[in-house]
Amino acid sequence: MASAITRIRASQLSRQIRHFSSSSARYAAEVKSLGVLGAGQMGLGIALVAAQKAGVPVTLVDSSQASLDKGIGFAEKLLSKDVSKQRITQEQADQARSRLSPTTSIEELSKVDFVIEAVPEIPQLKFDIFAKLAEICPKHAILATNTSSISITKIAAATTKDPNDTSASSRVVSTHFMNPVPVQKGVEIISGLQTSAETLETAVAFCKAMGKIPSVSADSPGFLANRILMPYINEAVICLETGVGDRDSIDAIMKNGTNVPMGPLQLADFIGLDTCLAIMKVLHQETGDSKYRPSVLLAKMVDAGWLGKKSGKGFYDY
Ligand SMILES: NC(=O)c1ccc[n+]([C@@H]2O[C@H](COP(=O)([O-])OP(=O)(O)OC[C@H]3O[C@@H](n4cnc5c(N)ncnc54)[C@H](O)[C@@H]3O)[C@@H](O)[C@H]2O)c1
Repeated sequence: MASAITRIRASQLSRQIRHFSSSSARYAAEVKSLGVLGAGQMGLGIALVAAQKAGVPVTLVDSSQASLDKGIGFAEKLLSKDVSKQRITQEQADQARSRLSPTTSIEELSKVDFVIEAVPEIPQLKFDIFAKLAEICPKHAILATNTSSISITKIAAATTKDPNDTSASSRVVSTHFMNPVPVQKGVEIISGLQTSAETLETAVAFCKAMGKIPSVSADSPGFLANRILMPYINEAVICLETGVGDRDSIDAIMKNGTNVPMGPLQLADFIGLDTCLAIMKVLHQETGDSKYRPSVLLAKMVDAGWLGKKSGKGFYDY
C-alpha cells in the first residue's frame, strides 16, 4: 500500500516538474534573499553558489563562530581560485563575497524569502530548528532542509503543534544538494505529505537559478540518490567481505566498466563509512526489507573507527 502511494505521488511529481519550466522564472524571481543555517561542508557550498549564480544576498547562520570563520575563509579561497583560473573576474568575486553575511544569530532569518537548513544529521536538532524557523521567518518563506535521510514529512510536522494547521508545514521541502556543492549539478527536491505545489515549484525554480539540475522525488527512505547509491556501495563491501573480489578488482571493474570517476569502495571512503552505514540502517529499518541489510564488514569498520578519508583510514590509507 505504502509503495503504491509512493508510486502515485512520484508520477504526480514528475507531471508537476514538466509543468514547472513555464512558471519557474516567476517563482525564482520571488526569492530575493536566502538564509542558510549551518556553515559546514554543505551549507557553505550552498551559500556560495547562491551568492554567485542566483545573485541573492545570503545570511549565513552557524551556532559556532569558528565554523563561520572557517567557512568564509574557504569561500574566499574558492573565489580567488576562480579568479586565478579566469573563470570569473575579480569584480564578480568581490560581488559574490559581499553578498555573504555571516552571523551566529538565527533571528537574522526573520526577513529572508527562502531558508536552507544544513546542520548535522540529528533528527531532534532538525525538528527543533524547524519549529524555530516557523516562528521567526516571514509567513511566506520557504523552509528547506538538506537532510540526507530524515523524513521530510516528519520535519514538516515539527513546525506546528496542530497537524491540521499546514500554514508552516506546507512551506517545508527538501533541497538535497550533492557534495561538493560548487561542482555537482544534481539536486533532489523532495516533498513531504504537507508540501504545497507552490513550495515545490519555488524550490525547483530557485535551484535552477543556482545553476543546478533538479530531480523531483517522493518522501521515501533514501529518496532517490541514496536509495540507488547506498545499496550499490553496500553490495561492493559484501563482495569484498565474502571474497568475490579484492578491493582493487572491485573498484577497477566499476571504474573502467561503467565510466565512473572512482570505484564504490573509494567512493565510500570519500563519503564516510559512518554516513554510508547510517543511511543503510535507515533504508533497512524504515522499509523492513532485508535486501537493505548493512554489510557486516561495513559495520565493523565503523566500530574500528576506520571511517574513510576523514579519519585517515578506510578501504584505503590516506
Ligand atoms: N557531507 C555530505 O556529503 C552531505 C551530502 C548531502 C547532504 N548532507 C546533509 O547536509 C547536512 C549538513 O552536513 P555537513 O556535511 O555540511 O555537516 P557539517 O558537520 O560539515 O556542518 C554542520 C554545521 O552546522 C553547524 N551547527 C550545528 N548545530 C547548529 C545549530 N543549532 N544552529 C546553527 N548551526 C549549527 C555546525 O557548527 C557546522 O558548522 C546534513 O543533514 C547532512 O546529512 C551531507
